[in-house]
Amino acid sequence: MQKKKVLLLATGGTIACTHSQEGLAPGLSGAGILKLLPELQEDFTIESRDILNLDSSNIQPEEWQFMAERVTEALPDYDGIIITHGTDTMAYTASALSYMLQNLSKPVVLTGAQIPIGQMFTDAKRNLQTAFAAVNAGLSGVMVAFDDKIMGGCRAVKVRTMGFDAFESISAPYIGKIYADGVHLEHSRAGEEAAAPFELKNKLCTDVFLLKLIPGTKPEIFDSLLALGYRGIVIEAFGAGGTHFERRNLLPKLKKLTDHGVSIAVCSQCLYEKSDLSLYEVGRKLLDCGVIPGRDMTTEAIVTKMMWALGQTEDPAEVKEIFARNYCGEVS
Ligand SMILES: NC(=O)C[C@H](N)C(=O)O
Repeated sequence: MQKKKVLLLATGGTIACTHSQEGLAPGLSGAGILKLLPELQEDFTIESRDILNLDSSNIQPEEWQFMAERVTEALPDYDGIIITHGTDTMAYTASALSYMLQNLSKPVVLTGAQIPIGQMFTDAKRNLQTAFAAVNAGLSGVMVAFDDKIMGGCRAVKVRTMGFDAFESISAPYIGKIYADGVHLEHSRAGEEAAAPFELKNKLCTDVFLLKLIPGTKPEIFDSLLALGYRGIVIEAFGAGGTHFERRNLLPKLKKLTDHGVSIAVCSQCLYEKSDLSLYEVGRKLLDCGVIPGRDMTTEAIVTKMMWALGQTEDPAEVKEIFARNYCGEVS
């Protein structure tokens, strides 16, 4: 069988880190990473490109757009693309790419490491092998490969700062897992044809704010957000999706913002399971203010969907329609 042709796009992160006087900083190129894993060359034809060299804390929407363009350029020439990336914001990048790369029929797999690839206890090699296994399995779409697991890009969340099982697939099964006898596909779209031709849609609006409610959040914060020109706000509300309206009533401010055309989406502070704004009075009153229910989307998926939706349209009604649609498994 012909070897699959894979492009590794290196963007930095711990996987590529070496010691510098300022602490760990990305130093290795894609070729340098691949040199430490020579056995991959037996099964794949691999090329690499160094497109960024950043700790992922410095990866922002402009870098997502840049990555989406580099992926789009390369797609016709490769069977799959692997992006090495820092873990800290990988879930945001994976979600953003999931919306920007519409109707992917090839795998785009993000991976990284908790320990640099050159160090003794590194998890980088295993994670890279998992990413290559995802390509080999004939999967398609944006995915995160980490700690022997393959997850949907818009479902992965970083849940640990030090553990090797740093990512979880939230409210969605793993796409696959690595066992001693190979990849077990648990919930895959392997072999499925994309519904429409591939399209790069990488326009984003960065005027999006994320607010995590605390008991006692002041209503006036929303005046400031309006004055600052935010067009989209994501609120991490309590439990199934509630906010306070006694003593410090947030509701009139929220209504004022939606009346001004600001799109507000509400998800839960709980990591697992869905929010349902229709369940409690404290949620229904939010719906009455015209907010968009975030259902079971992760914070990363909802923030990036807001940026992406506002990049596609200026009409808040159309933003609502975009949120009602499931593009890449981000919402059930
Ligand atoms: N493990 C890592 O990759 C963390 C690193 N600070 C990054 O996100 O770039």
